[in-house]
Amino acid sequence: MTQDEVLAVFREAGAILEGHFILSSGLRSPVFLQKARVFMYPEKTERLCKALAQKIAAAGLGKIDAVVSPALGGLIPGYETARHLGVPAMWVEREGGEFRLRRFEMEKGARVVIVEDIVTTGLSSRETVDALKAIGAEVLAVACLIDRSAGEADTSVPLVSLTQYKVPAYEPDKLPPELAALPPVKPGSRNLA
Ligand SMILES: O=P(O)(O)OC[C@H]1O[C@H](OP(=O)(O)OP(=O)(O)O)[C@H](O)[C@@H]1O
Ligand SMILES: O=C(O)c1cc(=O)[nH]c(=O)[nH]1
Ligand SMILES: [Mg+2]
Repeated sequence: MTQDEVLAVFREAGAILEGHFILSSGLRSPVFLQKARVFMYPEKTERLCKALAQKIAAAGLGKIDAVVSPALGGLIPGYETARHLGVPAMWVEREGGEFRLRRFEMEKGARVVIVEDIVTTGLSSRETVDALKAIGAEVLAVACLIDRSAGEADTSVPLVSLTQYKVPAYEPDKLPPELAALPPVKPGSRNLA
């Protein structure tokens, strides 16, 4: 899918929000891709994730044993992408703030692809890589629907993105005045009690 086609799916779902957003990394942005509004629609999710699975399959990663996604945002695209790859889907979730594969067993040396919804700084992806390496998995790549960094994020393993969409993000003490004038909201689940 082209960038225009992917963004059209997000736009049709009303998933491209404008305002003042606190991102998972703590950065601030005037644009938020509310992926949950896309994942409401199975046929839109299927279209995106089928295309992502095709990109993963074409990336020359060799045998893939499983997809693992970081909760919460990665759950639905991880499941749907795994369905098209024909492999099991698992997830890591936070326990005391750290991602852990709490509900599943994984064999040592299992060859895993991480599926994320959105990558901004790559922090959540790196946390997921670390959680999986700590239990002996071999992490082949991170895959995501939209890379907001346009290739600049550090995911610590290769990144396969369905598309890139460069969106501004600012340190909280370096906000442009028009952003600082708006009340900030934090849509994601990091640090939620
Ligand atoms: O590349 P990063 O800078 O880490 O940002 C991207 C992450 O932010 C969002 O998750 P968030 O922690 O907001 O929670 P969610 O998965 O529940 O949406 C998104 O789902 C990615 O996991
Ligand atoms: O960086 C993030 O936290 C983030 C950005 C975005 O556009 N959408 C999202 O779900 N998370
Ligand atoms: Mg997330």
